[in-house]
This record gives sequence, C-alpha cells and structure tokens, in this order.
Amino acid sequence: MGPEKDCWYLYTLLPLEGTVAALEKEHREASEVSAGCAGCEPDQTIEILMSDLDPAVMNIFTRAHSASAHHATKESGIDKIIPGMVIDDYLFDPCGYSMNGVAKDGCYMTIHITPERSCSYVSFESNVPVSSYDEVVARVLHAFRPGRFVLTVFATPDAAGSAAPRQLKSFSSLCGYEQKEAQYCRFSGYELHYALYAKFPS
Ligand SMILES: C[S@@+](CC[C@H](N)C(=O)[O-])C[C@H]1O[C@@H](n2cnc3c(N)ncnc32)[C@H](O)[C@@H]1O
Repeated sequence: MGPEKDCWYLYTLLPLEGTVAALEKEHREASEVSAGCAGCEPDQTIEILMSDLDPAVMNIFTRAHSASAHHATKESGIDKIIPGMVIDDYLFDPCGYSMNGVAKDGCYMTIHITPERSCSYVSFESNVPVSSYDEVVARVLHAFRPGRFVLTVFATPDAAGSAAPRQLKSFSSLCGYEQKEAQYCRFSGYELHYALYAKFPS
C-alpha cells in the first residue's frame, strides 16, 4: 500500500493445500466482518513507521549521550507513551535502541530506533486496546518529531478500537502533519487503514 518510496507491504498466509477452498474461506470470512467475526478474539494493532527524525532526539539513542538504555527511555519520554508498562530496553554501541514493553493485561508496545542521520528510522507498534489512538499518536510524534511517517491500524469489528481505522481515515492533518496518501481495505475479519503523513512546510 502507498507510493513506491513509502510503500508498506501486507503479507497474508493461506493454507498450503487447496488454494481454491482457502480463497473461498477467505472471502466468506471477509463477508462476515459486518456481522462480527465468529470465533475471533477482539484484536487491534497500530504501527507508526517514522523517518527523517529530529537529530537532537536521535542523539539520545547514542552511547555518547546516554549512560544507559534506561536513561534514553526516560529522557525521550518513551516510558510515558503508554504508562504502566514493564520495559525491557537495550542501547546498542555506538548507537541504536530497541525496547519491548508489556502491561499487566498482556498488551505490548515495541520500539526500534536507527538514529544514524543518513537513514534515521523509528518503528512503533502496539496492540493497546484503546477506542481512539489520538493520544498515543500525539505522544509518539511529540517524542520522536519525524519529518514523515506511515501509520497503519488493523482492527476486528469487536475490538475497542474498531472505529479507529475509519477515524484516522477522516483526518486531513495530524499534529502539524499533512496526509499525503490514504488507503483502506477489509480482509479476513479485519479492517485496515494505511496513511502517509509529512510535516507541513515551515
Ligand atoms: C535498533 S536496531 C533495529 C533494526 C531493525 N531492523 C528494526 O528497525 O526493527 C538498529 C540500530 O542499532 C544499531 N546497531 C548497533 N549494533 C547493532 C547490532 N549488533 N545489531 C543490530 N543493530 C545494531 C544500528 O546501527 C542501528 O542504528
């Protein structure tokens, strides 16, 4: 989905044997979306894939600046994005950062940071069961200040955030960013929204 430079690939798995039967099952499940997805757990996932990041923020994720992964987690505000998570973080040498966070209810957040200026990149992913992603998105953008980002949201019809893909679809701008591209699809009991945002010219 999306233009070539910022495209995002979705891979779905079909059972190996009987592609016709598998495709028919896929179509049946897709048509069950409006009536709910029998036998499926509520499920939702947000991904924010950021590039052209603020060099001052990226500097936090270097050993020259931060004495430990814990310091980088605190200084960047990563610990405040979804409060209450138990965080396992790692600061690479000389730079780079990865973290996984788990909450008591089992939901997760994971962030991976490539701070090198020539190819700066941060990925954020979580299945936190919120009804609106506005606050999470705002906190992530505030922490990392990307020049551009791809946002994807998956949700089943019975998930707390089932309206989130459509809410995001209707945004024309987000925290000082302009929506450059948006796509939406339904498949296998999920709704999926893809959008590409870039900073408004200053
Ligand atoms: C945090 S890792 C994650 C990469 C992964 N492809 C991702 O984004 O999910 C990438 C960053 O860690 C740095 N790094 C340092 N040592 C590394 C190592 N042994 N393995 C992987 N990345 C390392 C890289 O230079 C880069 O800045």
